[in-house]
Amino acid sequence: MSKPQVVFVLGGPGAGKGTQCSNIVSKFGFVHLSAGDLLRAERSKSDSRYGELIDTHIKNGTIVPVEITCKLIQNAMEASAANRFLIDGFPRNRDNMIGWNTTIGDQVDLLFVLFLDCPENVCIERCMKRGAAGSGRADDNLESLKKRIVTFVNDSMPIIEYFKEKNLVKRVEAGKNVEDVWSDIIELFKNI
Ligand SMILES: Nc1ncnc2c1ncn2[C@@H]1O[C@H](COP(=O)(O)OP(=O)(O)OP(=O)(O)O)[C@@H](O)[C@H]1O
Ligand SMILES: Nc1ccn([C@@H]2O[C@H](COP(=O)(O)O)[C@@H](O)[C@H]2O)c(=O)n1
Repeated sequence: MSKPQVVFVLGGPGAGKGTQCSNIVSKFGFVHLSAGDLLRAERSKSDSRYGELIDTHIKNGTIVPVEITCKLIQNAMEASAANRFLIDGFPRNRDNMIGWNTTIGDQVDLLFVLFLDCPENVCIERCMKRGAAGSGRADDNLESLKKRIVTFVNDSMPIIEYFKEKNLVKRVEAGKNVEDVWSDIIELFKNI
């Protein structure tokens, strides 16, 4: 049996990762695993050992230790019968990258990294709008967003640069409207 295929989906907060992953799932039959969603679900479990730790990281826009996040991703992959995964919001920093490489990295085929490149002001505007519309997310507020942007620039961009050097990054201009971003993404997925 061939190795599961993986596309990492990266970009700033509100860049449109979740929105476009839904489109990719519908048209190209990948399974979408959002690291943020998996962490939020773990935080909500009454018996989770990590609830408080995850909550603090999410509010501060900092990154949860990889042992937790990687295990959640691995469990979700094993629970799925699928062979193609979009892993959204991971790897987010060096710790995520090392944890992935030393656990499941060798067991999958990384196809490429989809980078949704979105201006900071647009990211903030979208998340604030999402919060005002009732997202219920503890981090859709200006204070958390400023911290999330700092984490993205300082910790996540170096990971994108690392993949760029390996020629694995497919960049999409994500500040455009949903339909135009989607048209660009179709071009990247249609031949795989
Ligand atoms: N191209 C776009 N133009 C305008 N609004 C968008 C666009 N893409 C997504 N949105 C909206 O912006 C908000 C953030 O989108 P989404 O949740 O897909 O981003 P994300 O990158 O997954 O965010 P996060 O990292 O915070 O989870 C949502 O309310 C979504 O409807
Ligand atoms: N690899 C990751 C991904 C996310 N987090 C934490 O979750 C927050 C929300 O993530 P979204 O992708 O849904 O925006 C993020 O700010 C982190 O606190 C993480 O720790 N590790």
